[in-house]
Amino acid sequence: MSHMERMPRVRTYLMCPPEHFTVEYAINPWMDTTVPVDAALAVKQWDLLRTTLVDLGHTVHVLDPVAGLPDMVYAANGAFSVDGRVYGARFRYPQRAAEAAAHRDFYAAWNFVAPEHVNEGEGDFAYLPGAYGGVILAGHGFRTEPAAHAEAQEALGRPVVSLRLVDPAFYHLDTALAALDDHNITYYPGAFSQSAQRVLAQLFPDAVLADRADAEAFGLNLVSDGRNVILNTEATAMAHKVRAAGYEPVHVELTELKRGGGSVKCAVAELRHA
Ligand SMILES: CN(C)C(=N)NCCC[C@H](N)C(=O)O
Repeated sequence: MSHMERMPRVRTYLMCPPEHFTVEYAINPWMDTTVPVDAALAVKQWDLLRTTLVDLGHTVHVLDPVAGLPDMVYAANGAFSVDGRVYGARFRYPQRAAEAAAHRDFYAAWNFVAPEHVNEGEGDFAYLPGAYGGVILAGHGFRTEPAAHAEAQEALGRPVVSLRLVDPAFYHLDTALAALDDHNITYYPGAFSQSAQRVLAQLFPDAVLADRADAEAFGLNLVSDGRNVILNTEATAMAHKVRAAGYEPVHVELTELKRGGGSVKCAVAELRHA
């Protein structure tokens, strides 16, 4: 299959090192408190992800980790920004609640909207600037409340397409769907309700479809700059799929972060300035 050359767009990201990473509570089906985490390996793998993004030409800001907040490494969950406006997070579980304030402080110079409704930032929101004039895809069912979708639309002034997640293994939108570039997505249909599947098929007829094995390998929990698709080393089949669609897969090993129920995308928030 031949494709026009995919052009990367330079991005700005926010990450938080897993200096205090542990699995000491279980709030998703991937977390097993009986299996110890290798914290030093987690930091090493995280840093390789950071340098991979920098080496591709992107800017990565680093948020100071806070002791006692072991999930803070999943920086994507702390807020959602579009064109200089930020919709803050409000976490579902008390164990993560204090992360929201650390993110809010980071966005002091931005136009920040504090949320009333539970939502977990880019865990459940994705933005496609080139589709339908700029559209937000939003997940609900496990973490983010549907009311937060309407709140995000008011805060960010972009249409929000609400999608119901139905499989607890894929509890955030970003475990089951990712933007590959400004226009197109990849997703695992089985993670969504029948109606949400119809909506996605209607809006994105050229989407790259993934299967359950891809999603279980966290292959959809990827970060793409429009050309380079960064995904974890376990996601080999997904790498073939994105390559066949004309993108360049870039693998990073993130075995430790999977123990907390996340991978590449969870660890990287995109900062979308105006
Ligand atoms: C891809 N995913 C799911 C994320 N965006 N975030 C990971 C959050 C993991 C954390 N232990 C939790 O359960 O909240």
